[in-house]
Amino acid sequence: MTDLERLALQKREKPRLGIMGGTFDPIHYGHLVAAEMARAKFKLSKVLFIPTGTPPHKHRKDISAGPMRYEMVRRAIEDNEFFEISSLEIEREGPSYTVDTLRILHRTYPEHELYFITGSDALLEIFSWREAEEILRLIQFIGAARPGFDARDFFLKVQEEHPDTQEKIHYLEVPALAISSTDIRSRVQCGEPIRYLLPEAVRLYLEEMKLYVNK
Ligand SMILES: Nc1ncnc2c1ncn2[C@@H]1O[C@H](COP(=O)(O)OP(=O)(O)OP(=O)(O)O)[C@@H](O)[C@H]1O
Ligand SMILES: O=C(O)c1ccc[n+]([C@@H]2O[C@H](COP(=O)([O-])O)[C@@H](O)[C@H]2O)c1
Repeated sequence: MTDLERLALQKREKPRLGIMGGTFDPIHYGHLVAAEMARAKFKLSKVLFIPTGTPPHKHRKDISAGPMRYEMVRRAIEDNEFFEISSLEIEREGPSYTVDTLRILHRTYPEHELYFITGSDALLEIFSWREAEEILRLIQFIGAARPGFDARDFFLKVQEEHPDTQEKIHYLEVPALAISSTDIRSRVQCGEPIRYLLPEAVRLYLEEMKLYVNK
């Protein structure tokens, strides 16, 4: 048990677990900044990074193999004592529906409150996720600012159309980083620099494995 968890239990509050789900092909500083700011602001005792096995809403045919995306996440987070990784979705067959993952985490962490961290682009889509209502029963969402995706209209829509879920969806201002995995992949293809967009250990790994070259 971590110090934060012990403190929460002493105060009879539920400790909070952050969940950062993503394709992470590759993981970059946009993901890491969102997770770290959410951890601090929402007093999360830890953040569990869960690379998807088969992302439900992404239809690219050339998504890198799960174990490689897992390894990149593992390398990216190893210096943060509050970050952990889970292979739950990588090991599961079929599309990685969040609701299935949350049911498992709910059983694994019965004493925790669960917070799912997304960027504002993913937040705009959550009502289209499988069993969205059940998801919102199980967890709260933290939507981190992402350049190009304004979440204000989304919150107005939630207020009007899903007022019962309002308190379970939070907006988080973060130093917004215009970094995406798509841009990193296309930079690699074009031979453009990617240094400082992602942790160096991840850059060296994708170079060694020749990821994103000639795709
Ligand atoms: N720069 C960023 N700032 C804030 N959140 C981000 C950022 N990049 C990704 N996220 C969030 O991290 C989660 C996982 O994102 P994902 O792995 O799909 O990365 P991506 O950069 O959006 O990938 P791609 O470009 O391949 O679509 C999503 O909730 C997404 O909104
Ligand atoms: O469960 C769903 O229907 C669902 C639909 C789209 C995305 N998600 C989850 O949202 C997270 C971010 O997804 P992505 O595609 O932006 O990497 C990741 O954990 C996905 O499994 C989940």
